[in-house]
Amino acid sequence: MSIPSLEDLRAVGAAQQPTYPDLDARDRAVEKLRKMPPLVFAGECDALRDKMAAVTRGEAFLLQGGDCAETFEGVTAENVRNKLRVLLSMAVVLTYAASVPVVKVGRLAGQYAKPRSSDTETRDGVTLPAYRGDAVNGFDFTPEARHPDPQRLLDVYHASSATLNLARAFTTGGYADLKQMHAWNTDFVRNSPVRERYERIGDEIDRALAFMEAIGADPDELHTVDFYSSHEALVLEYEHALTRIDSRTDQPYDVSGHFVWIGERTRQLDGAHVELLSRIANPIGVKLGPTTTADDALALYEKLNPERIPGKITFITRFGADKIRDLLPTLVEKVTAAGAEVAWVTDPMHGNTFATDNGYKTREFDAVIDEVRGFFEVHRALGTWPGGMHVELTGDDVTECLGGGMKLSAQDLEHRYETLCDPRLNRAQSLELAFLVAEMLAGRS
Ligand SMILES: O=C[C@H](O)[C@H](O)COP(=O)(O)O
Ligand SMILES: C=C(OP(=O)(O)O)C(=O)O
Repeated sequence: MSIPSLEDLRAVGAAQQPTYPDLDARDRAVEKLRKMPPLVFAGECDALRDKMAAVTRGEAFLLQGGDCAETFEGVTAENVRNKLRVLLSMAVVLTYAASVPVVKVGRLAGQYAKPRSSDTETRDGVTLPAYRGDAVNGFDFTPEARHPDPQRLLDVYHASSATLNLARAFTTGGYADLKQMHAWNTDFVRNSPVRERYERIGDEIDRALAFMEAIGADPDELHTVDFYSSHEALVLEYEHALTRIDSRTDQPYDVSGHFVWIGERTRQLDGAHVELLSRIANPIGVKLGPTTTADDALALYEKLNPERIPGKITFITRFGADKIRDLLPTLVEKVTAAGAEVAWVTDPMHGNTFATDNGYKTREFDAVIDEVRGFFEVHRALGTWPGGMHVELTGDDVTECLGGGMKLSAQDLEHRYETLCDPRLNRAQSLELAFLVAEMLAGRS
């Protein structure tokens, strides 16, 4: 497989790209990026692809989550640790309560570019370019900040590198040890509705660990976890500069992250994103919204995985709670009947967004749960495997989504509304989601 040139890709046409005013500065940034070492290794991408093949076969469950939009300011040890601990906690709940291996993938170390509904934003009669993520421009509503700056692509590289370094240290250096499970959440479980359930699982795991220690069993899996990075492959300059030929296999890999996905707004079959990602060997996700037909999905599958490599393709459906039960069955039935083997994953966030009267973009926890429930119902009815969930969440106690055990109301949103784009589940809501999904996975609800 060869890598198309950036010029050829641009000629194909790419949606949702920044308009850089200074093309020389853009080209200089790309040239610098091309010289940077890989952020992830091709062999790690292969290992994740093998795990995704297990998800496809119904032998594992994918937990993919993290910020809607990472920020450069958010690259701190505390912030990365908080995101990891919520993902690790959720993974333990899912693994323990449903006895299913969980593949752990962060929306992290690269999730800096956002597709937007509109190119511009207007406030009090002033119109400026929309914020497209720290990879492109700044959030402040000033002409200077909103100016697309290609130097930011290099900043993305360094921020991702620092985040991955921390994630590797946390997940292999002792923090992810199962014996730490209580410690991950001591500060929050005390006043959270999920406290008791989490502590109970923690106690049961402690007893199981003590038993294993007594019989002399001490596998590495108890002390470290395999953790992978993912992001939307959106800005062509960045993803192309980090697409490299692997010396072992002679195949191109996008070494900006282990798993990259194509968004709902950039999945045009003849578009540049599909073209570039059709050349790489990484495991790939494609977001599928409610207008997706089975023919669309099959054409994407054929283009992105002509060799039918197991674990290569994940379809992430984001239909909305009110549509999933009507639209998902036909899609899954036809794709399955055509012999396309994919991992089916639900994104219960992006089809359930709305604005409150007091002006916050939000999501109802109940709608999120309802979409996941619909996803399980449809797959159970068809005999296919509900392979995982893709969720916008944070390890912090923010107030961005409504409801959940703490019953956040529209008035509560102003307390800690910190996302720069879409609303995320907070730590307690994320853990509640994990408990509910564990019950669905175990067939108890
Ligand atoms: O995260 C997804 C998209 O970037 C986001 O939903 C777009 O939001 P917008 O409709 O406010 O542009
Ligand atoms: C933009 C996103 O989702 P979608 O492409 O499904 O709208 C996202 O997950 O950040």
